[in-house]
Amino acid sequence: MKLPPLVENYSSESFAVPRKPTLSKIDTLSRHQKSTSGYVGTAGPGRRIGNWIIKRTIGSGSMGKVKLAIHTITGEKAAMKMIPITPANTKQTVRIQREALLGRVLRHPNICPVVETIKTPTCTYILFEYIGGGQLLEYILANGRLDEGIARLFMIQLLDALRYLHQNLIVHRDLKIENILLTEDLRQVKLIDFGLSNFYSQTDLLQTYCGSLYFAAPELLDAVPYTGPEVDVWSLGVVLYVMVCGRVPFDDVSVPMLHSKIKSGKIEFPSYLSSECRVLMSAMLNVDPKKRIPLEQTSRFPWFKQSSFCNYLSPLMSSSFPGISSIRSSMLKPPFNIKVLQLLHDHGFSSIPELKHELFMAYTERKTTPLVCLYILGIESFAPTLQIPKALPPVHSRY
Ligand SMILES: Nc1ncnc2c1ncn2[C@@H]1O[C@H](COP(=O)(O)OP(=O)(O)OP(=O)(O)O)[C@@H](O)[C@H]1O
Repeated sequence: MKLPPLVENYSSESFAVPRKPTLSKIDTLSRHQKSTSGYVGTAGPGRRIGNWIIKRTIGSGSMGKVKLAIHTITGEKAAMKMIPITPANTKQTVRIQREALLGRVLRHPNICPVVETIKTPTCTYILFEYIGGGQLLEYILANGRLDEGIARLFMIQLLDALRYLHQNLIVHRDLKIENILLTEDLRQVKLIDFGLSNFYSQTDLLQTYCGSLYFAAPELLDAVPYTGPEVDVWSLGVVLYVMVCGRVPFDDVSVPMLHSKIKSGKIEFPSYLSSECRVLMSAMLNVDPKKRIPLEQTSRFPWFKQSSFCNYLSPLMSSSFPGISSIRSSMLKPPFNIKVLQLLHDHGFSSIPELKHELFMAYTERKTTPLVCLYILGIESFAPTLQIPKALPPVHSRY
């Protein structure tokens, strides 16, 4: 596959002319991943679902195939996931509901939103905004590793997306290079696949291991309970390594050997990497989760200071973190918004009276719980003048 260069008008940190595709260890990325669970809907090309016409397959994952869909009236493109309703498969049901709800309420320029969810008696269809530039993985496979300047700008975008999630008590937990898509102009990255996301708290630790082994933090391999954000930091460290090296930092054909390499945390840095980049990756890929750099401190690293875009990171990172700001928490007051309560209920949450009760308790006790965050995100997403955070500068901008 031949993709155009990532940037045209790129100044001081000039992007190298795209290299020829290189065979690297990144080709082995799918080796240890879960096999497809075989759901795939049978909706063939040309079939109509609601106002959408189904076209070709554009991707696939453990949840099945993803199809391109075109809106019959607006001509808008969407990426459609089709999930048959099987009463027995509750894990999958939770995953779909979570992905549909988060895609519906999260509003961030580097997070792919859900545009519509359609339910039929047999199938749930989730339509995501179509991201036209393909997987970042494919880009790297076709063009080789990224120049550090480009990787830095993508990192700024990804850090900001994670900051937004973590502030809302959400951890992605499946952050990997395949879950990062490029926009059609190849200037922005967007995070997809929130099916494994979860809510975290400092007191109730998470236990489930999920996601891709290559990107999994070492503590997950020992089934050590974890808070949440720190596992996303590790995965983002692996993503950074893949971006600037064109291969994964830990690899082996044998799963036990791969485990021990990840747990050792020994990273081989190619000589072409800047020392600033190595320092950042070492901090993000610290095997001890307590010593691993917290997300909000990453912007202090000299590697980011090499770009004037780091100014975008500092204020974002210094805002009350984790947890929601007092302005946003003031949105939690009775009477509660019925549309948002209905949305939560439709996505697997308890009954509306129970939701009201839980929110009222949080309101009187001034507690920030995952439900409070979702409720506030829901209010923001219904707001007539939706406050979508300003997009960070696209990578072609001069700086
Ligand atoms: N919004 C989108 N725009 C364009 N392509 C998309 C979009 N969402 C998904 N795809 C394509 O479909 C592929 C699979 O999507 P996704 O990772 O969300 O599926 P999944 O079944 O949840 O996968 P996983 O195995 O990672 O859990 C992506 O890698 C991408 O190529």
